[in-house]
Amino acid sequence: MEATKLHYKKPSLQGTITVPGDKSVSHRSVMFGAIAEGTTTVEGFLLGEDCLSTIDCFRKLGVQIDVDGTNVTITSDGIDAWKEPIEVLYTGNSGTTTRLMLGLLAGTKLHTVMTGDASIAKRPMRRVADPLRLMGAHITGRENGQYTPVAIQGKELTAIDYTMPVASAQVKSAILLAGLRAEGTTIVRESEVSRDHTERMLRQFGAQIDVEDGVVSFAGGQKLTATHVKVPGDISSAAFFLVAGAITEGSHVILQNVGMNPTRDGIISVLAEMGADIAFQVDDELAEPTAEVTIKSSELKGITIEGELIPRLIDEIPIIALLATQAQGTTVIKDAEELKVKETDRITAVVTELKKLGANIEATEDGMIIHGPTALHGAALQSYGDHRIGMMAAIAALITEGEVTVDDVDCIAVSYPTFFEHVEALCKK
Ligand SMILES: O=C(O)C1=C[C@@H](OP(=O)(O)O)[C@@H](O)[C@H](O)C1
Ligand SMILES: C=C(OP(=O)(O)O)C(=O)O
Repeated sequence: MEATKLHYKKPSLQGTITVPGDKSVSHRSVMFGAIAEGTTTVEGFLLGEDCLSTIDCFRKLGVQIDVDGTNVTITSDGIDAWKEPIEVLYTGNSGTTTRLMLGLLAGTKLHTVMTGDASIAKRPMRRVADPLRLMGAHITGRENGQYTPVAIQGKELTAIDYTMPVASAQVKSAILLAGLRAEGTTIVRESEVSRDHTERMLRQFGAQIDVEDGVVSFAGGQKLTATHVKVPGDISSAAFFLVAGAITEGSHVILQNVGMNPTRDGIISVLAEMGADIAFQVDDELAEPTAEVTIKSSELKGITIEGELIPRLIDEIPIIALLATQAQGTTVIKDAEELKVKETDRITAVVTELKKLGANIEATEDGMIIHGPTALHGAALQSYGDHRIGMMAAIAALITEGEVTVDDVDCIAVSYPTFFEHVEALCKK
């Protein structure tokens, strides 16, 4: 693949963009629509490759899914009507699809096999397979179910009371989705709260689920009722332009329809604490809150990012690292070892690539330390096939003196297919 040249000559960003649909909510809308009997309609669906993988898997299970722009209709006769697929379910680059489907398929009557791309083949699945096995699931895969391809023979399941060893919404959601089919009440205990889209959407589809002090309780055997889902814009996508607006001189950017779920809004807290000029008003009326967010460039200062904040911004750490290179003083990111098991090892990838641009950054066991501000220069960067590293590289190119090249930017379509259109729209004004 030929590297893409990015030479923006330090623009100031001006204008308004509407952030595309949230990836986590889009995946779940298809899954819940496939479980519920009847027709579920989804508005604002993300047409990213990961969500298209989810649609493809459910079509192979015999669920009817129609896509008309960002409107998606899912028509299902319920989970018991899913068909045993003759083909392997291909989950592409999507950890969310693979892990949540493990939970869903564990309690069906079906035999299924799932596999994904080279990155998925390296991502740990035992974190999901182990609790599911405690519920009675039959899952096999490479290294005792740790790696894809995985095979699932559906079984009758029993509820468990599970204390989460890592803060992971994928693990929590897989257990809850299996819990839907299990005998008894499933309990998941979190010491740090991870994104709660599954809990919110279960309620939206008419289920009863209790959440108190990090303990989620969910009685099995509940029926879901088909409904209409309005997908908020993805704050993880918005984050790239929030940071771009904050670090490019003279910028004034408005982002519409930004999802502001309190379990996802860590980037807003970080920008505010660093001294960014940011303003918004949250609309709380819907299942998922949203806001129009305005950001202007300003002086920034280094901070420490750790603890319960980490799950609220886990996917934003690559772009936060770039932000920190432009802040006065030291930024320390701790408690983020989960970054090592994302699409690539994001601690190594971020530190290696930002160093090539001249950043003063070092890796630690559970994060990174960045000293700023540093003027960045051009370099030949790698995305490692990881959409978030690719977008971090492209936003960095907005402030570098000299050209940045990136080996593979096509991977950005995993979560943000219109990313470069939005870069251009904001640079043009
Ligand atoms: O549940 C979800 O939709 C997601 C949960 C997070 O992963 P973990 O559960 O592994 O933390 C996040 O990084 C991923 O992009 C999406
Ligand atoms: C980690 C991510 O997604 P997934 O786990 O679904 O591949 C991401 O989008 O940054």
